[in-house]
Amino acid sequence: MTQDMNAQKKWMQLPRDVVVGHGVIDDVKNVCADLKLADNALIVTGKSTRKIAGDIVHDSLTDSGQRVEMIVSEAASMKEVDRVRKQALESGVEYLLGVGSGKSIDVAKLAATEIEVPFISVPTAASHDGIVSSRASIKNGNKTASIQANAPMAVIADTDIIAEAPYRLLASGCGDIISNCTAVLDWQLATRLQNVPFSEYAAALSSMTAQILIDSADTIKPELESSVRMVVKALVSSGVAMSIAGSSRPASGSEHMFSHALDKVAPVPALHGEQCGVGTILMMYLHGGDWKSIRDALQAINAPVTAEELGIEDKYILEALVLSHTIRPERYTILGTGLTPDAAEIVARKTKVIS
Ligand SMILES: NC(=O)C1=CN([C@@H]2O[C@H](COP(=O)(O)OP(=O)(O)OC[C@H]3O[C@@H](n4cnc5c(N)ncnc54)[C@H](O)[C@@H]3O)[C@@H](O)[C@H]2O)C=CC1
Ligand SMILES: O=C(CO)COP(=O)(O)O
Ligand SMILES: [Zn+2]
Repeated sequence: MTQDMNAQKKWMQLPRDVVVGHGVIDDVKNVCADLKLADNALIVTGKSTRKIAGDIVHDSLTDSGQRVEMIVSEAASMKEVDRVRKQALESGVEYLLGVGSGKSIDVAKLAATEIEVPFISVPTAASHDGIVSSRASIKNGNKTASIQANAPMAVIADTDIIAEAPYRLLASGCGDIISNCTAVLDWQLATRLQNVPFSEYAAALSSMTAQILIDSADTIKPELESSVRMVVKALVSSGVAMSIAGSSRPASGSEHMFSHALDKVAPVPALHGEQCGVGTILMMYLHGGDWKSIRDALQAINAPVTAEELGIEDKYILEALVLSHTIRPERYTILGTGLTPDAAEIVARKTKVIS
């Protein structure tokens, strides 16, 4: 094989079963049967999501004759991944399920990858695109890393359960999808300036997904399963774009760096997708793009567009803006070598994020 042929090699991991719809949580045993996962499951869930879905999955698999353990995990940290991995190894677990929000799913996904067992994603909220991606965002000390992981073998998204979740979580998922707009612009910029690997297919899928959601923003409403279905499908597309790219580049750029910076500096950060949505307004302004249409779409969805709506004081927004470029220095974005404090204040005021 020539060196050139090796350079062309690409290994994309995508889920095999994606089941979306009303009451599909009851299909968990059918999905396991389809994947030949017959016994020894470990469910990773959260404190409140255990009652919402963890117990249902547990009982359903137990009724079908499987041995099932459950572990409650709230933080997406390396310590939690190690704890889950230890329990899984001690119990000879054959597969893991992440049942809950983003943090439970990421912890289960990475632990399953490390011990080389299959993983099933059962989101209880459509709050982020990690429900399907081959990445895990995990905190290690003071740093959050986006780590390559195995894609879920299956995703089971029950629109009934997700529609009952607080609307804020769905609006947050919309922010995570809309953020693809600036993520792709950053990726294109980095490709032009630094020749970073670029995938036309991943970028096109990611941008199109965000645009469809922006065009349908006024149809996203609370407690509507049709809204949930639309957002879940968009999250799946966005996750697939990351899998095609083999990195989070199509769905994470400068706006995500701003969100990660806010997680560091804000005493009480907002939700991931909410922060990414506001970050998209700011970064679109820096790109010289149509930041007002991003703001309009987020407002139509009733997602936060200001510091006040995020529940974060102006000074932390400015601090995060100045810090953003240091979050992932290897990922070139519109932030370049960083904003000066006065430039940060200008962008935040002009976009009405602070007043
Ligand atoms: N792996 C990846 O590719 C990606 C990972 N992420 C990561 O995901 C995390 C963000 O996930 P989120 O879900 O936004 O936040 P989260 O995991 O902090 O959950 C937010 C809250 O939602 C609650 N919740 C979930 N479902 C509920 C329901 N049905 N009813 C009532 N409450 C419910 C949880 O109990 C929790 O308190 C971050 O750590 C982020 O970095 C985000 C995007 C992509
Ligand atoms: O949040 C993500 C995509 O929406 C994943 O991105 P990160 O690479 O920033 O963790
Ligand atoms: Zn995200």
